[in-house]
Amino acid sequence: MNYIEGLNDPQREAVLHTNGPLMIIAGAGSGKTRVLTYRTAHLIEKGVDPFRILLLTFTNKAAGEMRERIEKVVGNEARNLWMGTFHSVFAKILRFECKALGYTSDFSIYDTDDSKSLLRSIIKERNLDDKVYKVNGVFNRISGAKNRLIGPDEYLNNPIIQADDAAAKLPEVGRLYKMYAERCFKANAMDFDDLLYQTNVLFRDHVEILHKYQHKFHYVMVDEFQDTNISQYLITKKLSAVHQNICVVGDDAQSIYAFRGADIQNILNFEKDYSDLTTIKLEENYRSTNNIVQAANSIIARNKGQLKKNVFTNNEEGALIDLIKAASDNEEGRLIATHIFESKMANGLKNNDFAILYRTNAQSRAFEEALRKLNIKYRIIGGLSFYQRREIKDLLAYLRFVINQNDEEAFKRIINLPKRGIGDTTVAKITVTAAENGVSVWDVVANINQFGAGRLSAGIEAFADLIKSFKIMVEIQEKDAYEVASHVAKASGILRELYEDKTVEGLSRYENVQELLNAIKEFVDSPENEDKSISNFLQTVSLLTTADNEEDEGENDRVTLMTIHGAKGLEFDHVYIVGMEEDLFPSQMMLQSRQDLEEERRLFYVAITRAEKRLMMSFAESRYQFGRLKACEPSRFLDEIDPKYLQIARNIRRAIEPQERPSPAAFIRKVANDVATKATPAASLQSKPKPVNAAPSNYTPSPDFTASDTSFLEEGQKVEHLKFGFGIVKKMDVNGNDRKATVLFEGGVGEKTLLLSFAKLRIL
Ligand SMILES: Nc1ncnc2c1ncn2[C@@H]1O[C@H](COP(=O)(O)OP(=O)(O)OP(=O)(O)O)[C@@H](O)[C@H]1O
Ligand SMILES: [Mg+2]
Repeated sequence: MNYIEGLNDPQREAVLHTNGPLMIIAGAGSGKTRVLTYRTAHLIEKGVDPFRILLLTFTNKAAGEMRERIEKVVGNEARNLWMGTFHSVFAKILRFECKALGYTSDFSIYDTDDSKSLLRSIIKERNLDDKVYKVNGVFNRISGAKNRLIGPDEYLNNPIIQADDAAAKLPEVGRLYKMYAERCFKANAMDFDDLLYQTNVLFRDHVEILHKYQHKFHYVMVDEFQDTNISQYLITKKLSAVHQNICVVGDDAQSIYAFRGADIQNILNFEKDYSDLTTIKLEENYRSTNNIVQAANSIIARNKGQLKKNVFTNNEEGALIDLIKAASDNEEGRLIATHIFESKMANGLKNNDFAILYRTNAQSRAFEEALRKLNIKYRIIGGLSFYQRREIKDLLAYLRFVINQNDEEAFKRIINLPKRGIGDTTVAKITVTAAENGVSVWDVVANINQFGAGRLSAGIEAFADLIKSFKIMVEIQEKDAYEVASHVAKASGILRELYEDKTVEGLSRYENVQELLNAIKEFVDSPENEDKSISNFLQTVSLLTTADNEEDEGENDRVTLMTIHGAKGLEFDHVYIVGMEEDLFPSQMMLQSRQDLEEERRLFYVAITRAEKRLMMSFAESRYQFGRLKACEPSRFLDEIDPKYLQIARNIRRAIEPQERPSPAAFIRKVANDVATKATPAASLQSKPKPVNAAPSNYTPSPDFTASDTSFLEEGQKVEHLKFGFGIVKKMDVNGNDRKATVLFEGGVGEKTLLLSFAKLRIL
């Protein structure tokens, strides 16, 4: 494949410029990521050993996609590249090197929940008022300090920080930070921020280790450079200090993580830090239509502090941006889902061509419901992911504790799970005893009698024996991740407890644990994972970024739902930016200062520039927020788009039920009529959907209604549905995981086709 031909002049220059520092700061869609991909392929083609190339990306998924493209050019060698997010790459390096810092290589990685739970205990132990010392606030202060590379001692000794904490009436934060750091260390655990902080400490205090990696990596590349924080910047700077072959690409107009410590100064520092820097500009946008590019330019021009750049495209003019108004958040969901349905029908599009982008995860619900009603498949990226569910975290905590018995947060999660009569007081006693004696919780648990807790010992001894037996599997028998996990799930009693819980939630939790075991099996079976141990699996899981979280349910043609933050770097043919309302977007939290508002505007710029062909924006006149119905005002950002790029959406018909759908031909005629009589958006609100889903009047749900397992549902089976009442299965349609039942319901309801993964049916 001749990759050089698919590049314009400045892109080619960037790919061929392999030696010396290089910076590309260019607008969205101008091929920055493409340049990094081909530059890497080019280096390998030129004979550079892929083990010597380090490529840092925004998500692990982005790294995976780039790796696939590189593989098309250079073949299997692409597997040997060091690629991934900062967190995942440096977690890997820390596994090798952390002995120098006093950790052992099976350290745990605390997620945000673990960190906050630990902080909560410490705040309590110090008898501080948790209404003043709110966990989130304390956590953010500590995280901010770590990202600025300020350790606990320095924090306590820095008069400016101390004055700042005193002014915030939180003078104890420094001491909390110190205790928190000590407890993490004792638990042989690092939190997310530590993965970068400790890497910096490692490279600062252990020159021989730094040298090793400086000589290892001949080439260092960073995508989305505008969103690196100082801690990440220093790591890359140190690593490339010997060879000076560092290439960074980014767009200051897309810097959207300042709230997490990302620093746009890094771009300016870069020019200062590398005197022989080559800078390349990319100005042609290949992604979007001219209307979209111009609308995006008109928005970002309002920000004061931007580096000047000219973004243009040779792509077609394209459609105007549609603006859609809805009466409520639920109606917004219905209108968008219907719009997707109609676009698919009229233009023969796939679900994959569409993305719905929102400011906050909570907005997804209305869209999920509406898409389900129209039988449109979707995937949610981010949000409460699979790995954040309670039952999943429970089993993972067991596995973590088997690997690392110092892991206090894992311990707290599992000591009384399933219930073994060990209450909070006992747990507190164990942690306090451990702290007082300077030993780990495991030391106390494994020797409970020596610590004089005789009366407590029965349940605890059983727990200790259980963990010991798991340890033997891992350490002596060297079982793989799947063998260990499925044994732990059974022997711990987690599976049995969920199995015995016959509620709908219990059932789905049981299925989730099974699903986790499936995922572990897949991990073990994959030839890409040489290390099949449970600790390697745990590490992979703990490093999934929110933007990597995706529930893959087999079928791949799905509408994507995600936050704008997560969508950075991605592109879709049709994009809906929803919830364009004051206080939602821009977010109420980001209206404190001009810098904040400019960051929100950059986020808006990121959202617009994800669209290739069509862009739609919507807002609701009212929505539920914090349990109350609230009137909403359209976002100021809508006023900021030059009106010549906008059009008020054609009348979007009411959401129709699948069985009422017209034939494609009739539908296209209807759309043509609609466009001819282009209605104002307000008119689209006047036709309220008529309730076609009413239950028969003589039906009252059975008092003991619980949904059944429908995996063996057959034609002829009698069923009950909470809304439609009683019926009989007429037809089953099985298409992979997608199983549908056509049910004839009594009382004039008639036939309904139900997707079994959603429908809650009781088998009679
Ligand atoms: N020279 C080119 N010829 C054809 N297509 C191109 C060219 N350069 C880039 N593209 C295409 O344009 C789209 C945008 O490219 P890419 O994602 O690399 O841009 P980017 O600058 O990284 O965008 P973002 O700022 O959103 O991360 C991709 O679909 C890419 O394949
Ligand atoms: Mg990119």
